[in-house]
Amino acid sequence: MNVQEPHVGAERGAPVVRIEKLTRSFEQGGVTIDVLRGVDLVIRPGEIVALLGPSGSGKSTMLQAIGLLEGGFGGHIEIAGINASKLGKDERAWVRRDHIGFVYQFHHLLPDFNAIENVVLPQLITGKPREECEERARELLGALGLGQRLEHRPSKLSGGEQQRVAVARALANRPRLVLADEPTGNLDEATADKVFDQFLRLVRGQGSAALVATHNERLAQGMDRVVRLHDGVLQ
Ligand SMILES: Nc1ncnc2c1ncn2[C@@H]1O[C@H](COP(=O)(O)OP(=O)(O)OP(=O)(O)O)[C@@H](O)[C@H]1O
Repeated sequence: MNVQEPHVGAERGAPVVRIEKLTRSFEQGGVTIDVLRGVDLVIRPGEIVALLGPSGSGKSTMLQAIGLLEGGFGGHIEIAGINASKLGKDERAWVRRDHIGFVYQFHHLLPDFNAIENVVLPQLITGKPREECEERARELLGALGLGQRLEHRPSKLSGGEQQRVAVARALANRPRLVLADEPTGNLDEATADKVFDQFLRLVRGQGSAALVATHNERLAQGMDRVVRLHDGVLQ
């Protein structure tokens, strides 16, 4: 992929996410499971939405659709005003790179790179100069209390610190949308609360929208809106 390739034109002021009649079925052992049966959702710029639902209800599947990570979905998906339903693989990758940041339950940091390098790398692929990327990484890691851990590799960081680096990486390109799948699900309660507070503060501070899948009702109540996935639709 040409890293300088311009992204597919986004529309200012458009909803950050608009999905309509989103469907997804899986075939397993000759049985078809209709996981998403017509999900509608609009997320406005800067809005932080909690996605709740029982285990297996399709929260991760929904995030994969909105994150343009997988094919096989029915319905309409629009990200920042871009109709993503019909985009090819490369164009989907550009939309992701330019508009979406991801945080997962497990940090998925690159083990051979230190904290600052893990936050610099996703910025470099947008074509920004290295010094600018490093300054942004320092700013984010400092705000997350990791100013003294910049040179540490992931294996030398605690679970909470690793997850904070993952948060910094997701926010590094100031995405319009942050998708988080149980972002603190792997941490003890006190650490989870702290990391989640920092995550929310930074997301709000830079005006990104977010969709956060969680089982934690308490965390959900700290967000702007709660939607619940049940029987394949949002309630
Ligand atoms: N690639 C796949 N092939 C077959 N079935 C799948 C696949 N991915 C997901 N599923 C099924 O889709 C359903 C929804 O899974 P998903 O991981 O989206 O749920 P979830 O709400 O995120 O669950 P949890 O809260 O436990 O993480 C599950 O029944 C799962 O087995």
